[in-house]
Amino acid sequence: MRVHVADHPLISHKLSVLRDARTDSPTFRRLTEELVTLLAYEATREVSVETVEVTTPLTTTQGVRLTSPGPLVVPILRAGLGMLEGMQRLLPTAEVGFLGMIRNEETFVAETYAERLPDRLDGRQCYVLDPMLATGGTLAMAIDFLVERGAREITAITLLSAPEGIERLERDTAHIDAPVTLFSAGLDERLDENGYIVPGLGDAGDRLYGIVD
Ligand SMILES: O=P(O)(O)OC[C@H]1O[C@H](OP(=O)(O)OP(=O)(O)O)[C@H](O)[C@@H]1O
Ligand SMILES: O=c1cc[nH]c(=O)[nH]1
Ligand SMILES: [Mg+2]
Repeated sequence: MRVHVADHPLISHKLSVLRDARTDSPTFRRLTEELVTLLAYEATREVSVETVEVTTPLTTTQGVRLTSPGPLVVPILRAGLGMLEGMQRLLPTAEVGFLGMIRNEETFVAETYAERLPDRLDGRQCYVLDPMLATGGTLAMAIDFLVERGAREITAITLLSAPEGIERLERDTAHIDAPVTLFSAGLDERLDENGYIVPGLGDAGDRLYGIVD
């Protein structure tokens, strides 16, 4: 697995505001979108394109367009939904599939409660969105799901990643044929005893959408 951690002052600045416990939900949602758009620029560097002829007002020239079938964007509900708009800003024509997953807060085992994806993903590049890579259980399960359906290449985009989660993903994806790449806005120190990323930003889903239980 290739791992890229962003190194850009604007990303660090936005991430610092996101971490701040006083940042309210509307601001948190806006900053999440902005951060994803910045990350998506790098994360789509290898998006598949093909050559096309373009007629300008002066002449014809060679341009490129996204190949078909195009990339599939997969936000992991709930918190990943907050990243969708920022991704669509750069990839407006991409199809979107959904995975609803929740981590059991005692065992840290992820459970899938909703799935709306194409049956087959052969040849598709997939961009998985989830702001938090903590133990890695959720993303590992999501990646497995996409690989089983034939995804050709998987790029995960996160805001914060813990070293424990990266290690887990590296282990769990080692046997996979499809290349897996992780882009994260920040790499944090560790997980605490509750499986939360430290220093982190708290529960991303709650900060985006409020506390439901
Ligand atoms: O790496 P892991 O240890 O699996 O933890 C990370 C997962 O936990 C959070 O989701 P949560 O289960 O809180 O669901 P939510 O998005 O509905 O809040 C987060 O958005 C990730 O999906
Ligand atoms: O720090 C964490 C860990 C898991 N899920 C979150 O939303 N935050
Ligand atoms: Mg949550």
